[in-house]
Amino acid sequence: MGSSLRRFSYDKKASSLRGLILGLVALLGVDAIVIAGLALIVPGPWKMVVVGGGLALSGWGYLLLTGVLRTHHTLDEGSLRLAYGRFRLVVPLGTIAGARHQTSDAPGDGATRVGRLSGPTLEPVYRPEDDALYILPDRHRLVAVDLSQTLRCRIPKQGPVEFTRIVLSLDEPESFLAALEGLGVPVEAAAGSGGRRRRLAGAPRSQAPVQALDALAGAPAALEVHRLVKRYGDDAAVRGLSLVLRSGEVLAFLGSNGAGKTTTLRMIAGLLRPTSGRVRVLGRDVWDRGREVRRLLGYVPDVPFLHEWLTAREFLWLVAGLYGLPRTAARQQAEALLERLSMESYADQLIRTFSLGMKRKTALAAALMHHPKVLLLDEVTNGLDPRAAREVRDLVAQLAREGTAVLLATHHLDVAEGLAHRIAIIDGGSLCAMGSMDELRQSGQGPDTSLEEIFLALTTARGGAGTGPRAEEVPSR
Ligand SMILES: Nc1ncnc2c1ncn2[C@@H]1O[C@H](COP(=O)(O)OP(=O)(O)OP(=O)(O)O)[C@@H](O)[C@H]1O
Repeated sequence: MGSSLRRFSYDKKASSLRGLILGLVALLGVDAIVIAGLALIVPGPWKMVVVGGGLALSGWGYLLLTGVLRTHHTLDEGSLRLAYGRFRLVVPLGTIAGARHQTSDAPGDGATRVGRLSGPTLEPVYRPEDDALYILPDRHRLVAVDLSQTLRCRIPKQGPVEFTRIVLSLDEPESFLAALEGLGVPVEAAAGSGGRRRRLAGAPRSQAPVQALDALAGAPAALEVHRLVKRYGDDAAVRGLSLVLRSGEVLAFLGSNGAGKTTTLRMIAGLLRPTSGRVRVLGRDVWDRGREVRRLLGYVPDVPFLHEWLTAREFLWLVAGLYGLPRTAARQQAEALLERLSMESYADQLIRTFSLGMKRKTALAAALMHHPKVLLLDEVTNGLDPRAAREVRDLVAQLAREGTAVLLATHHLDVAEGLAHRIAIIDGGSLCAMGSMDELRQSGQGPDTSLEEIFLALTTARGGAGTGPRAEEVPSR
């Protein structure tokens, strides 16, 4: 067992022991009658076979019954492995959008309400009403795990099922949630708080800062870009660009017009094949495992691609359908985003009547419908009025605090400085600087230098006098 492996159990023997003994007595009683009956009617030499077979059957039944009562789940850096009796399910960590604690099954507890399930279940149960798989040896000490994509498995009685939430009962839900959080999964500690929708809709609207950079040191690498190159004929739009972005980190991506920002973002999003180099999202190669990666990525292009003859609300539903989100969850997320981005007043208007700012907000909402773990934003605040720009900045900061990695291409230096943990400056397709504001200042002209001065010095230097530091001279993580 690796050191990073954590095991979580459900071990409530007291309540199940009675059922176990009663079940065993009933089983043995039926067995005894059947074996005795068969022994009377079968000829002599077969009697031993019948008795032996009957006993073996009893033993098997007993093991089955006790097996059902065993439940243990293990968590490591890559997956959550669920075991409930003979049932097994591996949930890749990358598919977990968030988790929350629930101490009761009282009606009104929203997404994790289990009041209509008739008591503990001896095998996993799928409930279509809330699109959840329940693994409940008990109805207390519950944890709800929200998934960013639909998972499938086969369960006894119900056969193949698809779900986007798993509800577990555990001996120590607190330590399970703490372990998940330690692996970068957003965790909502409050009991019965109604899930992501309420979290998004009711979030504070002040511009709270993102998490400190130091606090992200142990976070998993959400995005790894390695020596990315894009050539068009003899010209290279991107020349060997490498960077790593951690979960919860915001990296501002700056560069002059034509520097290669959009080309880089399109390659990361899997929309443009690189000439060479690799991109990995939460450990998955963008080209080898494109389907999985698309469910983890949200991309807002510089020119939003929208269906002009749909309303904003309809467009969000359409996008949810493309990601295979369950209807109820999709509608809840659409409403939460429409509210969070103050779009309610025009949510039912045709997109073709929208201003550029309204279109950008619609594109952002669409990119967030499937709870991406990595968000690529290309000029997302362009064309937004100050209030809308503030809303978008606050939302990005909130998503980062919840563990989303954000790569933000922008020309707005104030947005970069106010929001990002680190800033990457690209010029002529090459990274010429990357680091926190302090690191960029240290490598440049002094502690009082503005980002604008740093940007102008670096980008001018590449085309002219050559006084700016090269990438390898600038501190980067
Ligand atoms: N399809 C293409 N064919 C040839 N050259 C291209 C193509 N697409 C982009 N380029 C070139 O690649 C370079 C980088 O373009 P890109 O759009 O990535 O820049 P950018 O940094 O996003 O610019 P801006 O800030 O103006 O949006 C530019 O020189 C552009 O002309």
